[in-house]
Amino acid sequence: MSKDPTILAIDQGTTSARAILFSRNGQPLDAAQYELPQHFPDDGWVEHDAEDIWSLTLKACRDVIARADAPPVGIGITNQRETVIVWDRKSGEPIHRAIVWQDRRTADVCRGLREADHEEKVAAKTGLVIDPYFSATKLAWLLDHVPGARARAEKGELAAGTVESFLLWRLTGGQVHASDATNASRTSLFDIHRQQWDQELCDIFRVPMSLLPEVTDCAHDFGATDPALFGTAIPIGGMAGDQQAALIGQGAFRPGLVKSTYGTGCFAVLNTGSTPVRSGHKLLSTVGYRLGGEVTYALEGSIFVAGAAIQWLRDGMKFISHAAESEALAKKAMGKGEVTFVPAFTGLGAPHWDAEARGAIFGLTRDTGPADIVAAALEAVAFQTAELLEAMAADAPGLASLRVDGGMVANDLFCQQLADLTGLEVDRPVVTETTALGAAILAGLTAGWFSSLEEAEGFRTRDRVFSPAMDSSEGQRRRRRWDAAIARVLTAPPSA
Ligand SMILES: Nc1ncnc2c1ncn2[C@@H]1O[C@H](COP(=O)(O)OP(=O)(O)O)[C@@H](O)[C@H]1O
Ligand SMILES: O=P(O)(O)OC[C@H](O)CO
Repeated sequence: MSKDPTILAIDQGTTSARAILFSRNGQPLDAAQYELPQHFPDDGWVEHDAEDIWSLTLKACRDVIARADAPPVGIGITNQRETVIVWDRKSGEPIHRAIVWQDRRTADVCRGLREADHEEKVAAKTGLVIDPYFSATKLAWLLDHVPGARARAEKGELAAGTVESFLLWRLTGGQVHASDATNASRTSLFDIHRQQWDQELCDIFRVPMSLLPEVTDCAHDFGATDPALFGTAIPIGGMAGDQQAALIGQGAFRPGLVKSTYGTGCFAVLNTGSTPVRSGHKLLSTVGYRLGGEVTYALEGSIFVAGAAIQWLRDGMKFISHAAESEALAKKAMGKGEVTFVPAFTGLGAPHWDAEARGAIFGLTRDTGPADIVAAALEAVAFQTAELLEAMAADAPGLASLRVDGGMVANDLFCQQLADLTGLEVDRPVVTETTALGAAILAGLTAGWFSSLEEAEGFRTRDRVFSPAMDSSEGQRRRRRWDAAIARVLTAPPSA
């Protein structure tokens, strides 16, 4: 183990809590990971126990710190975004389980807000569409459904935030209630142009502004950990939502560079520079990162189910015992390619935004088996990425290649399908823990390891590039099959 200074990145994802120790030149030295239990209390509902989020994160950090020769000089936090927690300011106790980004329970409320013509105002200020995906309606749901919560919130007894803000509160022993601009930009309550919470949005979504954390840059002195946790106080210097952290970890610091992360969902994020681009194709305009008060904006396409489809094939269908087996099994079906799987378990995200759509499998015959369905699941994630990138290219032409990361890109077959169905070169780095790396780079900036992000550009080294190899008529034939399947699951006709 290294005696050189290190930074600990906390990556609290949808399916796990991870802690990864990084060297000064961006190399992962050690890691610990714990799977996070998922709760599905009703149709389309997804919850996490906030105490699990905390205890598993703490356990992962303690494992790594205990094995290190010296405590890390800083901590960077990155996290599943939009997921909301409300807790008591005095006791620190959550008032309910966290409502997860995938949760659709507020679909009706969102429809009502769209019908009340709030869509344009919300999009102009936040860059987002009105959808249950974002935090605001989940937060209002908690205030309305946990007995006494709204009254306690009005009295100032409660605090709210997304996962990074809850972790920061716990790590600092209840001293700091803060978030960063990337996470704030996913709530629907934050004006991405003025970089502040917005009263009109808080009124529309019925969320008291006093519940919300202070919003800062991504590289910032967030305070230090309670010495009781790790035996010493460690400064917390970096914070970003996981997809934005991956943009940094992928070294996508220039406008035009795009990365796509394949974890539970898939999130393609394009750096658009210092001016927000308003999408004409239902992509999100969001904060890429904020440093020294200067915002770098991004366009994002979000797909709710990517690796989660593989998890379902493992845990629900029992077709495989490990996600990695999907590659060998799908190869057995290659070439047949007539089964189409639309994994819209929790509705469809960009560019369709249909919260009520549900999944479907088309083209089943007597000889369809697990291999065909697994192959169709991998292909579906590639098709959905193709839809996102087409929307992105229409908003911001000139995409050259796609930098990929996340659990699914260990699958070579999937990466090749991505190249074939998007027509872009798919560029996979050696270190695919880019999310954690991004958080470490931000904490490294605060620790004075570098003076600008660009100094960390060399941290990314290429593992392999997958080039498009599919015959274009075959690609078009498959795409028509996908488009027809999507048309059949949409609950409302596509709008412009
Ligand atoms: N070899 C593989 N092929 C396909 N999917 C995989 C493979 N390995 C992992 N996955 C999927 O990747 C996801 C885990 O990726 P990860 O980046 O850890 O997710 P998250 O950050 O959302 O918790 C799981 O949903 C899993 O099914
Ligand atoms: O936990 P992940 O990696 O699936 O990412 C979740 C996203 O942040 C949701 O917006």
